[in-house]
Amino acid sequence: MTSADVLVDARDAARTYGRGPTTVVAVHGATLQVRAGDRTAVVGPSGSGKSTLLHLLAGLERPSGGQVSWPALPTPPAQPAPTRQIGVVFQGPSLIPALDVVENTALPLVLAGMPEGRAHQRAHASLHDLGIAGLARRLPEELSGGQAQRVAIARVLTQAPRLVLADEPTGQLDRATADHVVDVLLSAVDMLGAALVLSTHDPAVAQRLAVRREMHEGRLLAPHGTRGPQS
Ligand SMILES: Nc1ncnc2c1ncn2[C@@H]1O[C@H](COP(=O)(O)OP(=O)(O)OP(=O)(O)O)[C@@H](O)[C@H]1O
Repeated sequence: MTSADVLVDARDAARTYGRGPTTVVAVHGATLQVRAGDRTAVVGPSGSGKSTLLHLLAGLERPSGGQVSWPALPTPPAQPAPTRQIGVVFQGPSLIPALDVVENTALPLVLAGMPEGRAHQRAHASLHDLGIAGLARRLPEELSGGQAQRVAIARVLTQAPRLVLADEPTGQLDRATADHVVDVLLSAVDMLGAALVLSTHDPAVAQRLAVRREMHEGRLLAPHGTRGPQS
C-alpha cells in the first residue's frame, strides 16, 4: 500500500469552536487513515466529537489545527475537498419533503448536471439494488424512519462515491430497524467497493464493523478490536 491508496488522511486534525472563555475543542488532534475497503466505526457518547470528526473527513469543515487530505481522490481546484467522491449519510431526515423517493435519490446527479432521465434511471437502479424499488413514488412523509434512511443510502449509492461517511445513521431507529439499515449500508459499500466510516453511540452497531475507534471528549483513541462480523 502506498500513500496514494489512502482515501482520507487526517493528521493531528483538530476543530475548535468559539473564542476565549467560550472555546469548545470539539476534536483534539485526531489521526486516522482510511483506505479502500476499510470499515471503521467511530464510537462514543453524545458530544464526544464524532460528527465534527466526520465533517472534517468529508471536507465539510476545515481543521483549526493539523491537516486533512484525500491523497487518492482528485480534488478540484479551488474546492476544499473532493465532495463528488465522498458520500455522506446524515443522522436526521435529510430528504427534500416536496420530492418523491426517485427524485430525492437522483437529486445529486441532477445537480451535478446529469440529464434528468438518466439520473432517474440510475436512481431506480440504486433503489432496486437496496430492495426498496417499491418506495419509488412515495413522498418522504410517507416513509418510516428506517425506509427514509435506506433512501438516503440509495442516494449515496447513486453517486458511486469511493468513501462513504455515515454520521449516526441509526441514531433514531429501533434495534431491528437499525440492524437492517446497517446491513443495507454494508451491502451498499460492498457493491461500490468503497470505504466506510460510520459514527455511532451504539456498541452493537460498532461491532458490525471491522475496526472500532473510540471517541472520548474530543479525543480519538487508538484502535482496539481489529475484527468483527461483516455482512
Ligand atoms: N457549530 C458548533 N459550534 C459550537 N460548538 C459546537 C459546534 N458543533 C459542535 N459543537 C460542540 O462540539 C462538541 C462535539 O460535538 P459533536 O456534534 O461533534 O459530537 P457528537 O459526538 O457527534 O455528538 P452527537 O452524537 O450528540 O451528535 C460538543 O460539545 C458540541 O456542543
